[in-house]
Amino acid sequence: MGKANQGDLEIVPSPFLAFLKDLHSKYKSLQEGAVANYIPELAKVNPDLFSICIVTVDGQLYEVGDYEQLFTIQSMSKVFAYGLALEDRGRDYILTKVGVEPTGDAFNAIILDEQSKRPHNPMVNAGAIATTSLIKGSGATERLNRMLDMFRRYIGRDVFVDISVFTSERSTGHRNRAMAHLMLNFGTIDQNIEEALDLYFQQCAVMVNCRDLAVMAATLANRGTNPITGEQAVDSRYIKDILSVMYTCGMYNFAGEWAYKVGIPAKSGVCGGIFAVVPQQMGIAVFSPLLDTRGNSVRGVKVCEELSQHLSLHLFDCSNNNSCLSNIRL
Ligand SMILES: NC(=O)CC[C@H](N)C(=O)O
Repeated sequence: MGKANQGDLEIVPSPFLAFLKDLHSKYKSLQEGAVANYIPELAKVNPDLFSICIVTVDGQLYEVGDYEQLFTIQSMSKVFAYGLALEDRGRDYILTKVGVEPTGDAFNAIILDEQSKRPHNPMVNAGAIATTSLIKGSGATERLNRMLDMFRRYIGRDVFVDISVFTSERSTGHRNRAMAHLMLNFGTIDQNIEEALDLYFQQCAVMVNCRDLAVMAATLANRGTNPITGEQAVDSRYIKDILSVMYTCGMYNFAGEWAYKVGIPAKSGVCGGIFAVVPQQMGIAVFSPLLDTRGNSVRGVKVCEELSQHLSLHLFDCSNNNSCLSNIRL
């Protein structure tokens, strides 16, 4: 596929788009949950916003709702920062600093694996702060620019940080600061924790829309190559690492139930976004800011559950010969 912009994406009219529209109107009336308010700026979001987007690895786009509405990426950034840290430092080194075990605890729990002196995984806040501290660059500006360029490759356009969300989180993110101090005490991260925290808060405040998220998910599904621009966003050798931790840890203390019911790697953020990856097939994104008590979008979870059932996406579902493992011939 030649180089293209995201603007070249075309919505494909089809029975599947009609299905997505039905799904959207079915859950539009669901008003359960609450918007995140522990970051003051996030509390200002319109709770009614709702969009669903799907991008296939061959560049088809299906989208409904408020798919161009920008919001901060929040925890979903952790996936992409992990990929950059893996590229910068290599798998073995990263594993000495950040584990790959689910916690079963909230995303902002102040816990470390005391035996190995590492945060449990890169999808919870402690692990993400440690991961971000490992991104290379000769100073804060270069590290931020490398991060923004990485997001550009995944999305296919330049991205920017929402300064009001960034400063709102920097001035109130005392839990995250506490985690950083704990990791400094354990020697997991180096002295410069304020710089690591700033970069973490900045990555969380990168602005995306639902379509961007679906393109990013499709890039992971497409072995790290953006299916629209043809640009490689991340080395394909790290896709299995990224998708493994998404699968086991991406939905925090709901990760087990998600794996059981939906059965594909996914990541959520307190902005109300969820993106999911169907390897070699497509990226899925849902945005709806009303969250459940674990910090996952209520409508987002419901939509993904229905999509998984409708399209038989569960990776281990072999009931209709649709399993991703079905091509193996020995
Ligand atoms: N779950 C999330 O999206 C949390 C991200 C948020 N920036 C935080 O650090 O708390």
